[in-house]
Amino acid sequence: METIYALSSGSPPAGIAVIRVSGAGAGQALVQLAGALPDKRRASFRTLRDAKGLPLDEALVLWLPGPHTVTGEDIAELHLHGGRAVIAGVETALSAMDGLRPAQPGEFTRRAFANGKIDLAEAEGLADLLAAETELQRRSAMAMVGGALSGQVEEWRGTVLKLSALVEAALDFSDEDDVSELPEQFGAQLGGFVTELSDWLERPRAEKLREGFRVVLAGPPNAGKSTLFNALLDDDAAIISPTAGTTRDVIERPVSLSGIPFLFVDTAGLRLKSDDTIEMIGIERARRQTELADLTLWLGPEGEGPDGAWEIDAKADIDTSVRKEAPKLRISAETGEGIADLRRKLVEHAKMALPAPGSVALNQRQADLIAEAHDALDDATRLNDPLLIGEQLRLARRSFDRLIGQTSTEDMLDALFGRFCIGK
Ligand SMILES: Nc1nc2c(ncn2[C@@H]2O[C@H](COP(=O)(O)OP(=O)(O)OP(=O)(O)O)[C@@H](O)[C@H]2O)c(=O)[nH]1
Ligand SMILES: [K+]
Ligand SMILES: [Mg+2]
Repeated sequence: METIYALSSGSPPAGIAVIRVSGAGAGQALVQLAGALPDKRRASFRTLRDAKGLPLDEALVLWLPGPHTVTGEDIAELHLHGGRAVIAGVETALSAMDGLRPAQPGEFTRRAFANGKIDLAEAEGLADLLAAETELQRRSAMAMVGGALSGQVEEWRGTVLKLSALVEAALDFSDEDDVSELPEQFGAQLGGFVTELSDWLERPRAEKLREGFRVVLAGPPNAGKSTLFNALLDDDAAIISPTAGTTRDVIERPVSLSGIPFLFVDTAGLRLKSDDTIEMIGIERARRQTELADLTLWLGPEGEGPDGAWEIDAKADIDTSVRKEAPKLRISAETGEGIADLRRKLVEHAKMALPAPGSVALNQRQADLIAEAHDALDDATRLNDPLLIGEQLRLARRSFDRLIGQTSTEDMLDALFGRFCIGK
């Protein structure tokens, strides 16, 4: 396998830049740059030189022989001064060496997976961890990287094996004319297993965590949607004006409130008729948004918003005499009244719909495979023939194997590791 290298730290210029080299040629590359192999697993200060012997940089270098490394291969790490020309110089020197080439996105992690250092669920967690922008996303990804799901899947595989052993035993003891019998506890164990899997499938999903809890602001023109949108974001994201029909397109902004990922969506005012075709398109888009919403904040007449919407009296500083009886959340973006309270309520509400802090959230791929295993086992509960039950157990086992990547396809791996940046 070729030896790969890449800048693994952030974009230059920066205080330091870390170039990682992984593969059988890493040691030789280090010898060529630094003159000799330094002590293993210790930071050493060296002058790096190009093929002509001219100095490239003074660097801290690490020599990490495999297989006890993150990729499972020999690794050299070069901690350089983080200037563009320094990095370019070292990269040029590396590229000139035999058998070395730049790494593709996620290739270090892919090698870690190929060498059994991490399983597929852990690699997916790592991708999520690198993408995490909120505390809740980070904690969930950490659980996945730490093997929380992998451990659970191991346990499930163990349960399948135990059940399979009972089936095998029943088959062994049956003679040809006799109907083989499964022990009494088999049905209960299988039933409990099916319930456990369906509980897992009910949990909030990773995609929701990644996209954020979607809050759509909707209502008639000039209700104050954009003003509230800006107030919630604490940013002048949307244009506000006294003219009805100011907002025409859908405006989406991600934001973290108390560590919870939200996606706030401002929409065009909903009115039944407009002579303006562009505005009408905006209104249609706004309607669709309320269907996609996890929660709609309805800034319109009572009872006219979509089901489950929170009704908001958005200009609580005016007209209070008319609307004070309305059971609405009283908000005024003008005076700030009720904004902090609304934020708090939103956070409490979203927490219920998102994965609990530090808990594992299944992504679509993982959920699909658990659903497959669930269905196979659920079918088994309705069967009597141990041979057929054994077959269903095998199907479930295969789904669990695929979940942690014991069997995986190249396409799937390309898609996963392509999510990583270069150098990871
Ligand atoms: N007094 C008062 N005025 C408000 C408040 N919120 C918004 N307004 C005013 O109401 C007018 C309309 O506000 P927008 O936020 O543009 O309303 P909108 O619902 O986004 O309007 P469209 O995008 O046109 O549908 C503006 O002149 C705002 O200054 C409020 O809490 N109090
Ligand atoms: K307006
Ligand atoms: Mg608006």
